[in-house]
Amino acid sequence: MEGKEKEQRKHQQKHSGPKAERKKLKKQGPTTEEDARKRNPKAFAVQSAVRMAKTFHRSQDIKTKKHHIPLVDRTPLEPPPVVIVVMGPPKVGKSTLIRCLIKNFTRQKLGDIVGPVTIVSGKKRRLTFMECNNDINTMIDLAKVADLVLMLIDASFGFEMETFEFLNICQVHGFPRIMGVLTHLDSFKNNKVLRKTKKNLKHRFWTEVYQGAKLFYLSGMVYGEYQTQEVKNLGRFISVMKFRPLVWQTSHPYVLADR
Ligand SMILES: Nc1nc2c(ncn2[C@@H]2O[C@H](COP(=O)(O)OP(=O)(O)OP(=O)(O)O)[C@@H](O)[C@H]2O)c(=O)[nH]1
Repeated sequence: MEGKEKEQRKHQQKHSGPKAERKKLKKQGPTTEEDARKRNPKAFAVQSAVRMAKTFHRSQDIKTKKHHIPLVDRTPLEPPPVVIVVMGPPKVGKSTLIRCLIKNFTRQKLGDIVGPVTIVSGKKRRLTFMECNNDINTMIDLAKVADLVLMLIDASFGFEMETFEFLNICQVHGFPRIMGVLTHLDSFKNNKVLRKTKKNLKHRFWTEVYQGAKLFYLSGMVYGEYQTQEVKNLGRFISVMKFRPLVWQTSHPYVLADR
């Protein structure tokens, strides 16, 4: 036994099995990114912190926007018509727009518009169109009763004093929904100028009303009427639009007398 050391068993390298396979792969060289992704997906979930933050903020914004404080809806089963006030400076096309919208809903042509016109736009909705001229008393009265204001803007001229006046009045009385409609877009011959004007007016409108306020474009007339498709789109938008009960209106009872 002396002098004789016990011979150690030599290390046997594995040739098969998962460990051997892993080693073989290691010897082959560095693994591709694809493998790493599969192995540890969480480590690769965020590629850009900035983009991640942006996505997060956006989804939060959308969520908050959807979140409404519940309001008691006291409208009766058969709701009164939605009052739509068409407002704008003289000769901007108010009567023409009302006429086109009436024709779109009823297939009837109306000559002169004298006073408010009520039409049926759906199973449960009636619409009353009212024209608002540039008298300050009319503006104040209509701002209080309006559910929706169609604010007509002559694109070839831009915003006028009356528009701002009316916006200010709306912000004090009533707070109706406000939608812009650009007319006289056919007076632009140059496409580039047209696009630029549209963009400028849109941004000005957004700063005055709110960011992202709806703005419609009526790009010209055919036989003294606005283009059917554009009027149809506008009409459709109005007839499916949801109206939240306006706090100001529910807390200030009013009677709207039709002439
Ligand atoms: N070229 C062009 N003409 C338009 C457009 N919109 C309206 N007009 C014309 O402008 C004129 C005035 O239109 P109205 O609808 O009477 O305007 P209004 O705002 O009701 O006018 P007042 O009631 O007098 O304030 C009409 O002759 C229309 O043909 C438009 O987009 N392009």
